[in-house]
Amino acid sequence: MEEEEDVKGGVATSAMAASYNEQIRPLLDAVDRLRQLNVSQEGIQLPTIVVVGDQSSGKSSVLESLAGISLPRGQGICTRVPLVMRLQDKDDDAGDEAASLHLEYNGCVVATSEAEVADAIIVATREIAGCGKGISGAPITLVVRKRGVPDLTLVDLPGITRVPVHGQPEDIYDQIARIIKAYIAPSESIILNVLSATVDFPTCESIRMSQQVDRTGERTLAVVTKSDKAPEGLLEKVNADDVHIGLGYVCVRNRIGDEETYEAAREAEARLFADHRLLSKIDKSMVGVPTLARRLTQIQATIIARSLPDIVKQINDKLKRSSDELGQMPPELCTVADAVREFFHIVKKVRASLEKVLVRGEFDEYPNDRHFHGTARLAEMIESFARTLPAQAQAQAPDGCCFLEEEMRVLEETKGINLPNFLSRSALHVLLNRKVESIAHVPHDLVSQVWDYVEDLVMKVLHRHSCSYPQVHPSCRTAVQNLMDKARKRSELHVNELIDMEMVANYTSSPEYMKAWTSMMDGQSRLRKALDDHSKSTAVVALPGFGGTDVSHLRQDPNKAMEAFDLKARLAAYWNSVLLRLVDGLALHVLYSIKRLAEKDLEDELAAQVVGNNMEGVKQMLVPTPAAASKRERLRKSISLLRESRQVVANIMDRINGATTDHVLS
Ligand SMILES: Nc1nc2c(ncn2[C@@H]2O[C@H](COP(=O)(O)OP(=O)(O)OP(=O)(O)O)[C@@H](O)[C@H]2O)c(=O)[nH]1
Repeated sequence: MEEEEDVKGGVATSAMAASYNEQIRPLLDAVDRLRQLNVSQEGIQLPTIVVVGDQSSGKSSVLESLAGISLPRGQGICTRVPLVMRLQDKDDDAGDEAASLHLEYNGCVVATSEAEVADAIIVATREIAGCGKGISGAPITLVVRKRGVPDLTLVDLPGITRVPVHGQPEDIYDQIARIIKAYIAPSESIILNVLSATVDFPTCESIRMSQQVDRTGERTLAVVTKSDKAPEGLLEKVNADDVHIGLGYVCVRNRIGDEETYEAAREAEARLFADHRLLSKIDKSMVGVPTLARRLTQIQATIIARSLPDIVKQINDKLKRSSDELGQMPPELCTVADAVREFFHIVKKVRASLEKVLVRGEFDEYPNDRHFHGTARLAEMIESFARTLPAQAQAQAPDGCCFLEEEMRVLEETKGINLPNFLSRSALHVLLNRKVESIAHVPHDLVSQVWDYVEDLVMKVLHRHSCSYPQVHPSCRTAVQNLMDKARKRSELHVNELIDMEMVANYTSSPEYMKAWTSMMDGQSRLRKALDDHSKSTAVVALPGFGGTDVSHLRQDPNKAMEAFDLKARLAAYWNSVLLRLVDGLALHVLYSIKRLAEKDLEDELAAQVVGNNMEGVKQMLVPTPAAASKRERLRKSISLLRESRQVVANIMDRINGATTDHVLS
């Protein structure tokens, strides 16, 4: 029976059979080794028993009772940094009774003794968190190898206080809460909530905090300290379980003051719970430090065994991710030849991507980014150009001019000494040039829009493929800018030439011209009739190609009006050919120029900029950037740590599988 347990022979030895210890310890050692390796920095959480409690609730006293050693104790904040306490039963060193203790912090190991450990922790705390009352999240590890202690690893955390004591920063609560949450939030953590019997449990900050991460309390165990100070109503309090503690309560009486030995304290505790009028009524499975030690070792064995398979999986996943990431990093370049090879490899990838997005219209590399769907965006620009061009010419027609007025004015100014029915070529020329000039800026706008877009796209694709070598980005940018300057210049010349050609010569082989002119001239007889009919003051006539038009103002000179109508019809029919030629010609020019840029010009320009100039550009690639160097270093460290961790876990899994540990793991 548990109540008959012998507490005289040490803290908890009698609670645990030696064989049980032998099987738990390797598991615990493996987890402690992983903790030492700091696998949590890789995001892998370890099963941990975390001691939380309000300030001065008795956390350190509980740990002292479990370890049988003195820790810094007192009123006000004592524990200012996380203390990872690894207790190891020294039953293997038969005959050697002396305990061995050491501290690990800030990367160093400091040997200490039972008598000096409290002072050593104070010194270590000062080193980490300063001499004042500030706190820090950097942990101290205390390893205690001592006969009779339970094999346990617990983390003691600073006590929670709402009100900063003198000398503490104003945000002390937030600082402590942050540290505590980081330890208790992972589902692998068991929360050992230390509650003083002297307080109302629901008012404890530590209860509030643990309930935030463990609402049902399934991973919370409560230790009620100072049972000797407030025995009244304690039985009712733990039975009522107002604060939902899933793993149950253990009431203890710690060592009081400095006058008692730990053995004497255990005896006094046993007497207290056996003889006290009220405390003796509490179930024996819920009282005493030996009970607490046994419960903790059982819980610890269970959570470690339960977590190990997941830890193995997490280590393997993380190892794969880190190895893949390292594998995806660009190769380390040692010689100029390496750098040249790598550079042309990048250029090849850039060219392939640009051919896809700008020439062939394949968007597998950027399925969801419309900006990179180059052929579609270029088609939109050309379509908009084809719409804008005729609209622009329309908008440029002289204001306030009546039908045929402009044509008649031009005919007047270009008249010569000719036969009356000869249409003036120069009149057509003047009107056509006016129209062409009025739209000349539209093709210029188009090519400038196209090259702005292409430049942006080329830079982005280039950056993407050369992101590992930001040191060559300036040379690449210069190359792209040079290339774009040349492309813009070529397009400008091309547009100027197209416009000039339209201004100096008029020709079309399109049968549409004659068709359109003939159709418009069908209206000529209607116009003549309207002009000759003086019976009405207005004369609105429907003319094919020009719509319903009032022509009454033309009655003064009907012959000139007929000549002007012919001129207007020719110009309108021919203008369609001009527009078509400009749109098609420019579209072909754009497509041709972009294809040439993607397939040849970019490569030539990049090679000239980066490889030329005495290889200055590629030589820069040999010097790794600080970001790449530190990433490579970080990944290598991570991989080596994870490999070591995997080995640690593999060893223990082999032992578990090989040994008859089923009862421990169940
Ligand atoms: N009578 C009695 N006093 C106790 C008991 N447990 C702790 N104390 C006293 O309560 C005070 C606070 O105990 P600590 O163990 O320092 O409390 P803590 O929670 O670790 O304190 P901080 O880490 O500073 O928040 C000390 O004076 C202890 O001696 C107990 O079971 N009975």
